[in-house]
Amino acid sequence: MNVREIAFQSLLTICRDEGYSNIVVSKAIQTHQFADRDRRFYTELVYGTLRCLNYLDWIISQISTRKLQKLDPVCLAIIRLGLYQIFGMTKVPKSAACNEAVKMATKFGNRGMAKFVNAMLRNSIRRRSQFVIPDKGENIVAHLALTYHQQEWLVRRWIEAYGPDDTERLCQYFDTIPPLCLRVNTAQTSREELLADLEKQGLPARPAAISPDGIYLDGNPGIHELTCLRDGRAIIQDEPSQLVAHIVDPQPHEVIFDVCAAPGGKTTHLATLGGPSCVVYGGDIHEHKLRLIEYNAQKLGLKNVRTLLQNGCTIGQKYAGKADRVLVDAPCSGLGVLRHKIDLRWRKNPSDLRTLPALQRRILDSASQCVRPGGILVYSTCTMNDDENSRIVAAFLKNHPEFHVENATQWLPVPGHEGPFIQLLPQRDGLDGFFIARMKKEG
Ligand SMILES: C[S@@+](CC[C@H](N)C(=O)[O-])C[C@H]1O[C@@H](n2cnc3c(N)ncnc32)[C@H](O)[C@@H]1O
Repeated sequence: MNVREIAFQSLLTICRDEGYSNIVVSKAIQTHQFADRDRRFYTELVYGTLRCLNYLDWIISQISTRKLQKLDPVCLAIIRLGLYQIFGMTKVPKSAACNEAVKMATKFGNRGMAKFVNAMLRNSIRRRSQFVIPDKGENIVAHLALTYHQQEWLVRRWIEAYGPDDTERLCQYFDTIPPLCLRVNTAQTSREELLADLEKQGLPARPAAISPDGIYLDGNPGIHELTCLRDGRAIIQDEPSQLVAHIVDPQPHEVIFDVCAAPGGKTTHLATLGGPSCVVYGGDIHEHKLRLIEYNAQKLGLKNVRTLLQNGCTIGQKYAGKADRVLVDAPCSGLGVLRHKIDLRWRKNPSDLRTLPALQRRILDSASQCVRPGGILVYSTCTMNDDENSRIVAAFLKNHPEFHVENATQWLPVPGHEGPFIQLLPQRDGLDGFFIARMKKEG
């Protein structure tokens, strides 16, 4: 199979079979052992097409007499991939994009499909001047959604919350490719040493501004080439996620519960910061995900991580008062991290936002029972949705006068934030949307 065909197969798996893009892409890269140039072309084809999906579908809706939902998923994936090369990439000749798409339709579909794909793509090139996105005055929601590739219901929500200008900044942020961020495994090396090593390898890198353990790698290096990930000197973790363990602030000899822990990004960070005498229990409701926590702990050489198959909604009954510190990194709408996992942005729907707060409240309530008197409870999410953040904490505090809020920024200063909560907003802070609250139980 050539690179385009592999990209097509990946898109089909993601769009038709609901595969996770990061897993599908990573598997394909490992299986096919691409040369550097091919790897870049492959990832650009898959991620680029996924990122622009609504714009590509909007073009399809203008030139096709058939409804998008009625198109064969194979045919749809080939057309989307072809359109992305025509409208989203400057270096691919349009004729090559059409010819290769037609070949794929013949190979993976049939002659009728090949004829349809050919007509669609050549039509799109001929009629390209007609594809004019509505301007802001005409329809700001459609304008922002099509320009920056977001679902309209989300754009509408953001306009209500932040106004049109901040919404445009937010959409712009989510439409950029995130730089790769590493967390240094400080049990094995220091940030300075790792930066020097990366420089020696000719990989441009810079320290993160807020996280003391973060390193940004510019220039999109292949993660399979990074020796520091293979030998456990670092792990991939975005900067806002790295702030959480510092705010939990685990200490030697303590018992820490991380209630919603998989795949263990924060569990392993807590175990590193607490040192070998501190024990961190990483709990999750899904057994298969516990293996990911174990894998990451082993990769980083951590011997103080234990896993716990446990529903966070009932954990308090079993482990009341057992932990010095408890982290609830709750399942959330993930609206703050839409720049990553681009496929997820098309899968979000308003009902997620309605059902999640009840679950978050139940988990926080039960997990809080695990905190010993005088212990610490930290609640975090990767969203900017107040219903999942400050309102959850406010409701919790109302029902639990034995807890009071502490100013999270005392444990890690975040420029422009006075606390007590940390609420990162992409349009203001230039980082993914994230929420962290720290609370203390009466002694
Ligand atoms: C935001 S993710 C956690 C990310 C993790 N803390 C990290 O840093 O790698 C939320 C996790 O909560 C788990 N989860 C969902 N519902 C749960 C429940 N009722 N009890 C425990 N874990 C749950 C999910 O399986 C998922 O792994």
